[in-house]
Amino acid sequence: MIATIDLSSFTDDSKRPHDDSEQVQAGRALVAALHTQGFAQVIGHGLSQVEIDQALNWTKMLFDLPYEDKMKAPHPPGSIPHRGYSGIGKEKVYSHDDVTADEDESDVGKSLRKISDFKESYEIGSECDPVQQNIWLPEDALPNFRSYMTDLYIKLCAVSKIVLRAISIGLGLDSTASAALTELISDHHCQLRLLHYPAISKEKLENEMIARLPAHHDWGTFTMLFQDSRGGLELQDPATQCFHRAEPKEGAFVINIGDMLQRFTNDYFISAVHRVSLPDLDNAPSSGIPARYSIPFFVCPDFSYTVSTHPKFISGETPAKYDPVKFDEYGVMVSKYQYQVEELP
Ligand SMILES: O=C(O)CCC(=O)C(=O)O
Ligand SMILES: [Fe+2]
Repeated sequence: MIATIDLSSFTDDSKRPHDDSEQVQAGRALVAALHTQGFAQVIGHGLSQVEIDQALNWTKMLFDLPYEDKMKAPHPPGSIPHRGYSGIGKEKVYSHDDVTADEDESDVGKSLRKISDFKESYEIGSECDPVQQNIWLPEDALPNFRSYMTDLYIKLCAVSKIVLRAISIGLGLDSTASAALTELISDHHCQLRLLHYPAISKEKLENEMIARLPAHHDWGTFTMLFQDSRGGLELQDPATQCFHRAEPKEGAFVINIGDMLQRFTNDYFISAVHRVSLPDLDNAPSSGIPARYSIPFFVCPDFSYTVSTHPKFISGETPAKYDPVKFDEYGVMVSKYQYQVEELP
């Protein structure tokens, strides 16, 4: 069961002046869901279903382009810059379960599971990111794509700040703690990712080792995930270890906690394990598995920001678990374990 939280008391102009008690109630409900499960469905966040559909349509238009066109904006080899287009099977995400206990850590990047993720992706950041520059298609390959996505990035940053405000109010943070929390969002270092999981025929499913996206957790502050009407995202309840399917919901995104907010809160919020799975062969429809589109927006601090646990979350009963960590160093460390983008041909 995934909680649904309505943030319209933060966004709906018709409710102005906002009723503080409604905001406190919504903030507390969000915090309760993030504390017990690490994820929730969020509605009333300021983006309408029409706007979400528009973003998913642009995503489809991008991936409908011929491969040669998409390869005019190729993701460079390696993990930085994390920008541009990666073709099917270029990225493998693997969870710690894929890494056997006796393996030498330094070799972990070479010991990837043999299964590639059957998806293609396109990574976009801020146009003002001082570290990573966007890699765009030529304008004539998909006119207005660049300006639409640049605008979407800015809108999603604004939504993420509303979510953070709701979290701050729900936690009852004072202004100093709230300011520290705000540092976990950088306008210039979030990541907008467009994803396409192509349709899979039953025959392919029978004969090949393929996956969509194995269980993993994200390493930013939190992730806002928009998915199409087919759904497919599953999130693990930390108490029961069971995966719950996030049913597509009108006007909703799924929020999942990332490692930075887990560390800031000393595990009060847990970084949520999630995956996109394929049905068992026996349960697959004879027509195969339809295509799926999704748009995760990874909310992150600045590259060079050092994330520390806030003292509010440290006590005799809950001693500090984490050393401060620089976000870029953490990203390099985790990406070695979780993601590998193969060298492009
Ligand atoms: O496609 C999805 O629903 C999930 C994507 C995701 O978890 C990721 O890219 O980290
Ligand atoms: Fe993820």
